[in-house]
Amino acid sequence: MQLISFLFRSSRKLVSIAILTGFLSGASSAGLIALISRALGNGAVSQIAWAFVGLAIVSLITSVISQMVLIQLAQDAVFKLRLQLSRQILSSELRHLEQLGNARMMATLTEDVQAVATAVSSFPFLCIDLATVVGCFVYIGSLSWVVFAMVMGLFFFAFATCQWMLNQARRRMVFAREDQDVLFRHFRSITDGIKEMKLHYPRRQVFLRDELETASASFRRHNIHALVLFASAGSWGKLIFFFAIGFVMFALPGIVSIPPETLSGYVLTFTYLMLPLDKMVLKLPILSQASVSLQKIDMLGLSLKQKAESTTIPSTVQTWNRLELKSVTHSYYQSEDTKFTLGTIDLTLNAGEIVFIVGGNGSGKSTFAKLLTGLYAPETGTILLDGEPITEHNREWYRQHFSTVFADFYLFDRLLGLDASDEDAQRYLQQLQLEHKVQVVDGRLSTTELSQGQRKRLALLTAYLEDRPIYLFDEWASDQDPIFRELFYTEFLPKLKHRGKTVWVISHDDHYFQFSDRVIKLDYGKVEYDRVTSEHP
Ligand SMILES: Nc1ncnc2c1ncn2[C@@H]1O[C@H](COP(=O)(O)OP(=O)(O)OP(=O)(O)O)[C@@H](O)[C@H]1O
Repeated sequence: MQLISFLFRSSRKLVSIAILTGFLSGASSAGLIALISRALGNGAVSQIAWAFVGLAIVSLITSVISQMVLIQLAQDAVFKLRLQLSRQILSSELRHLEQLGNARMMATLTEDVQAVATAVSSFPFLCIDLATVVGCFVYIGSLSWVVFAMVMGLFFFAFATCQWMLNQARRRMVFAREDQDVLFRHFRSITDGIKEMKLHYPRRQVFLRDELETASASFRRHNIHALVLFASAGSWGKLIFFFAIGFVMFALPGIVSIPPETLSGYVLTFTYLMLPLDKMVLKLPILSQASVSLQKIDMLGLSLKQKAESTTIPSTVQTWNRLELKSVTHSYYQSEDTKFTLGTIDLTLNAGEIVFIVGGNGSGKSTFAKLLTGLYAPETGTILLDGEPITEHNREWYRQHFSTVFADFYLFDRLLGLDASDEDAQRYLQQLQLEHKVQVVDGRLSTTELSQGQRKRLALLTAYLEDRPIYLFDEWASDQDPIFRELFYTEFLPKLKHRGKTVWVISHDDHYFQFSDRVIKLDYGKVEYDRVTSEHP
């Protein structure tokens, strides 16, 4: 049902057409069986032959139409789902995404979407099979309503008794899906922690045995249980079905008088029914997995929607003079022991300043940077840009004032969304002494496979090309050699200031503090001091 409503969301009209033609095709197939059975029973073969040809053509054409429409629809729906989820992730609050975790999002974007894609691509065949089954039942009903009532009774008995097993199987599928989130976390440990694993044999062994193997075994166990239950449900259903055939063939003629041609009609129809029923049973796990995945997708979508930010197209970025933080706080809630609160912070930052933000590890500098750049919304208090409070309605616009290189920056291999020519980029590459390593052609970087220090210089190139009023660097110089570090503090920063830019630098390099206009020191989330630098060059 969830799958149908998922497809309906894509296009009600097309789904209705596809289901209708699918049913027509299935009904025609059932009609063919009725004709064959009648042809076996009486002599008007030539008339029946024409009807047979007609029905075969209808069955074929409607089947092709149904499949074509549904394949297109299903792929459209999955395409939309992928884009919608990606958009929702990109427009959700950063803090919320951090709490959800990458593994959870990756599992949904890859595994869940794929499970839905697999199920929806089998949907056209399911419709045709279902229609064939219904058509066959109708034919049985046309032969004798007593037999029809009996078959339906058995059918509902089989369904009711299978329901328990199907519910149990579905529960196991839900558990298996939870295991998948854990597995994705472990896969991340493998890719991100490969060096640490390779260098430490005992760590690798413990990780493989206690973490990966345990999660994989749990995933395997739940999947086996689910699939065995599905198979048992299928076999139980088949057993009842065989019982129905046996009853009709051997017991029923003794109870009521049935002409031999009607009896052969039943047997033929029942035998024909086996194929679509078998195929439907085989699809049960796929459908169940898709419904679990759709639930996961909906849950993620809902949680992302609740924390969605307004993404109004940003108006042009203005020149600014004053940025005020009034009673701003931000807390991380993990547990009472590890709770960290930044603030309360009251500060005014001015345009054109070079401000160094300093403090020990864990003092809150990066958190402060995320608040300043609008990546985190203050928990309490307000940020005002030239007197205008930054709220959820203008935070997207506010963020467009910043070019940043965070400590955990990401390097795109294309100059995405930048209004800069290859020549501009090449000029900056020369300044950053990377022109022999990297070329920019059609806005694409020839490589990003560089040393960490060189990668940071490439991130700086992107920040330069963004050309925004405020620059924020989170420990940019920490990976640079002494010469480049010196260049950064003594040339790059003053040049930016000279171009009218504001520069905020998170730094531990205290012997370069003289190149700042102001130093703000944080300690345990509080501003310890906020000093205008006296020795300004
Ligand atoms: N994503 C997060 N979830 C929960 N707690 C966090 C998160 N990021 C940081 N913290 C907590 O907030 C505190 C401040 O972290 P923050 O990264 O702002 O410090 P920092 O001054 O930049 O440190 P460093 O100099 O080591 O980079 C830390 O004690 C940390 O435990």
